[in-house]
Amino acid sequence: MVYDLYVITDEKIGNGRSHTELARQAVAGGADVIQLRDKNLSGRDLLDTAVAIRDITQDTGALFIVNDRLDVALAAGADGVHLGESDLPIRYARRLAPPGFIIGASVSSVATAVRAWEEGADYVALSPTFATGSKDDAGPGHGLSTLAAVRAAVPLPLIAIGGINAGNVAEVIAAGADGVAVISAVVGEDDVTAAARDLRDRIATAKARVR
Ligand SMILES: Cc1ncc(COP(=O)(O)OP(=O)(O)O)c(N)n1
Ligand SMILES: Cc1ncsc1CCOP(=O)(O)O
Ligand SMILES: [Mg+2]
Repeated sequence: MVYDLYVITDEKIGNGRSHTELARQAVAGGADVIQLRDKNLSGRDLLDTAVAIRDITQDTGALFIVNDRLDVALAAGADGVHLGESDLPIRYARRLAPPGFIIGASVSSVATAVRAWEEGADYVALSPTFATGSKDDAGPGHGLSTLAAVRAAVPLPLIAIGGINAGNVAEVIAAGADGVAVISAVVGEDDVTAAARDLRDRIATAKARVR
């Protein structure tokens, strides 16, 4: 699986654009993964939106992940679900998920990353890597030293999330991230497609330099 550029849709940050418009524009710019994240939609509206995004990503080969809701992810035929440390535990989600279904986990330390790996996560996301204004309860950033320590401890794909943008993405890749997940650096930009393309190019350049 390729997780280089992982874009999270957010209608509060998306300047009036819908989840589906944001997903379509991000995929056009080369996003490898789209995550639908919405804390306000009803289950039914979240499902309708998820089905629409699944259709967009299916056409392009991008992965589609639903935040928080394993039931919605399964019902929509998404590729996976993202679960945080207060969400459904990974080991329980794994029991309900079909073979090949992706379960991503937020982690905050080496210890929580190792636990997520042992419980069956497919990727871990250091959350937040830097401070962010896009998630109210995110807390302070764990920084590049924790990112590098998680890299050394866990053999899963490692995503950095929180405060990542064109100016710092290269150092995040150099510290050991396999990919970056972003909201504002893509979804908050006037031209979502161009912002995604620019970040993806920077990730590719940074990877060529460090690997
Ligand atoms: C890729 C990715 N990483 C981390 C998160 C945060 O998940 P969580 O801690 O459960 O917080 P919420 O996003 O649910 O508010 C994420 N969504 N995606
Ligand atoms: C959903 C989430 N989880 C941890 S940080 C974050 C928000 C990331 O947004 P941004 O890329 O704008 O900092
Ligand atoms: Mg969550």
